[in-house]
Amino acid sequence: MPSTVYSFSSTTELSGGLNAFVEKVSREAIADHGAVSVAISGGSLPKLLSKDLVHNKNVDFSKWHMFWADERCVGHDHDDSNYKEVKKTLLDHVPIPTNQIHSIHEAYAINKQSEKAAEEYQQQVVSFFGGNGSLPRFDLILLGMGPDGHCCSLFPGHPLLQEANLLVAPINDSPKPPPERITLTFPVLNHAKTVVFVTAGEGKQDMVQKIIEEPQLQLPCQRVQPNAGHVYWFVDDAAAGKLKQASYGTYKL
Ligand SMILES: O=C(O)[C@H](O)[C@@H](O)[C@H](O)[C@H](O)COP(=O)(O)O
Repeated sequence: MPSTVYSFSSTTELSGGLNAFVEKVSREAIADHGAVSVAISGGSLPKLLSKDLVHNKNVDFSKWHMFWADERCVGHDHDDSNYKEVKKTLLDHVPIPTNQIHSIHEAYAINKQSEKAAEEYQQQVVSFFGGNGSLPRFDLILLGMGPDGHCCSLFPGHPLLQEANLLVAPINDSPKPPPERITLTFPVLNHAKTVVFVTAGEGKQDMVQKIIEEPQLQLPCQRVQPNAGHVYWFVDDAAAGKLKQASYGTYKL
């Protein structure tokens, strides 16, 4: 199924639309199974997500379980840490219980033991979703898009694109620094209920056009095709600048 693209006149509008969308996903998940599992990436996404979400009193954050779609192998207070960015923008402002915040094992991360960190993080995912052999099904995975079409820490041409067994994989040669990271893999991304890409700015418009209109390129973002879920793109008009009008719509509540 093709993804749904929503474009907004500014990043302020984008944050507003994303806030309304996340509120809806959260409400539906809580009504369905009493909790919301969310995985989030780094980059510009946490700030765009949190701008309005931190003020949204209709979201029951006590039911949120927060995971990271990818993480860099650095300490929690390092400026490269995706945990730090999400903490600063979101977690410090909303009441998600600390035992529902599933961050990378800090000692492994500091020591750049990406294999151990990935293994331990996979264990955290399995303990939450249940280890009965079925794939975890996140209610919501929020991702950014790199200028080369990468998402999470899954980069074009990298062998990790073929990973079929691990749920969480280590990477030690990320072309985007820092090189040591852990990342959710495609089997997990493609088992999610809802995946939302969030990207903004003119610098992203060539890649957004390729990803939405040239699916044959098989770039990492294009390989996110949940088998029983849906992909949404939340972009600003600058990032959507090269898309054909027919490729996108406007989000309405
Ligand atoms: O930790 C990371 O580096 C990321 O999770 C990565 O996948 C990021 O989301 C994209 O590179 C987009 O980043 P920007 O939104 O900053 O361009």
